[in-house]
Amino acid sequence: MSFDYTVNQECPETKARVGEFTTPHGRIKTPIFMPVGTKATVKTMSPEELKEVGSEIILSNTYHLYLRPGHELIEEAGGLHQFMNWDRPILTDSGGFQVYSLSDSNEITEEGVTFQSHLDGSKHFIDPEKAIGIQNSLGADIIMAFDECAPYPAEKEYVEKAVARTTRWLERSIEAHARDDQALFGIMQGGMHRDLREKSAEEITEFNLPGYAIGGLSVGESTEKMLEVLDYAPELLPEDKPRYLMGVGTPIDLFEGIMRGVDMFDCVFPTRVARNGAVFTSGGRITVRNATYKKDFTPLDHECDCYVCNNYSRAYIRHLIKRNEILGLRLTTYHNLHFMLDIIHNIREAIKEGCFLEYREQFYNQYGVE
Ligand SMILES: CNc1nc2cc3c(cc2[nH]1)N=C(N)NC3
Repeated sequence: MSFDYTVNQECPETKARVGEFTTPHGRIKTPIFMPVGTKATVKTMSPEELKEVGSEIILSNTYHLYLRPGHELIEEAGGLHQFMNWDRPILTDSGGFQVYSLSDSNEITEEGVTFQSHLDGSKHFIDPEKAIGIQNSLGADIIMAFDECAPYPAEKEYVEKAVARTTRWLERSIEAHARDDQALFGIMQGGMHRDLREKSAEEITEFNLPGYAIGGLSVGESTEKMLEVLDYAPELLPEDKPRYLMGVGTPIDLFEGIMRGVDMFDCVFPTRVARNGAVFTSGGRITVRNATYKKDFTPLDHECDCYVCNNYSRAYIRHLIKRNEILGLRLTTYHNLHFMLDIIHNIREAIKEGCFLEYREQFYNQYGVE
């Protein structure tokens, strides 16, 4: 099936653009933020609530689902959409990054990666063929090539070798990809080195894939370093394909990535901090568990019209979070996801109306960004 990404409008002053593409489970408008549903659930949210907050596509993880409950079980259930009752698009990550960042010990060879499960220490082996095979079983609409993501910091020589292996593993991923109803994205590596990013982009775009990701960022580097790479990396990828920045980010990262030409984002940050009582508001981030909010009977965000801000107070949500009540985690997660997806919606409209920079300035002034 044709993925047919189209750029519908560009922003005259920045590299921001709006576009859309088709998947078997629906059309996706870009720029887009993907809530993370690592283990076939966006923690504390039902599919209906995900739709209420505006989620159009969610991310899930090959590494986790392979370990538990197993991709064979999910395939038997009719695939990941059926298993988790989500009928909109899904993107699955290939497990490359998770193996390195989660497993207790791993050995990387040209063949693939041997690792010990972080759950029970059992030994496993994953390679491009297996990573693609698992994603074919899960049935996501967008799947990721199996890459080698260099840690940060790393010697330039190590990063260079990882770039070369990522290209060789991309070739194997393409060879192994057996379903034409799933779009396979390539992943650019290269760490913080412009010459290696250029080399990686040149090599992976040879394969003319439906989309490409920028990998190897948000791996411990400073935001400043990440933005230095984003000042040039997105435009090393084809302008007529979606550009996906993996693992990013905060509300501010969305603005900074989009103005540098990024179209797709995923990040656990908004939902993870929510479970710890940190919520995004138009006036900046607040930690609602703080005593400040003990008798604050106003909504989380005075400018938000979400279900949570229309029905609950900061005092009540603080009480729930302090008591570690499940409803507290649900209300903060619901609001943070609504906040992220509302920004993305407003950015898309601002780009279409040619006022992206004005919207960015207005948001930053209110959010308290210097
Ligand atoms: C949270 N930061 C983050 N950086 C990433 C980088 C990558 C990734 C996932 C990430 N998440 N998945 C890959 N398959 N490769 C690169």
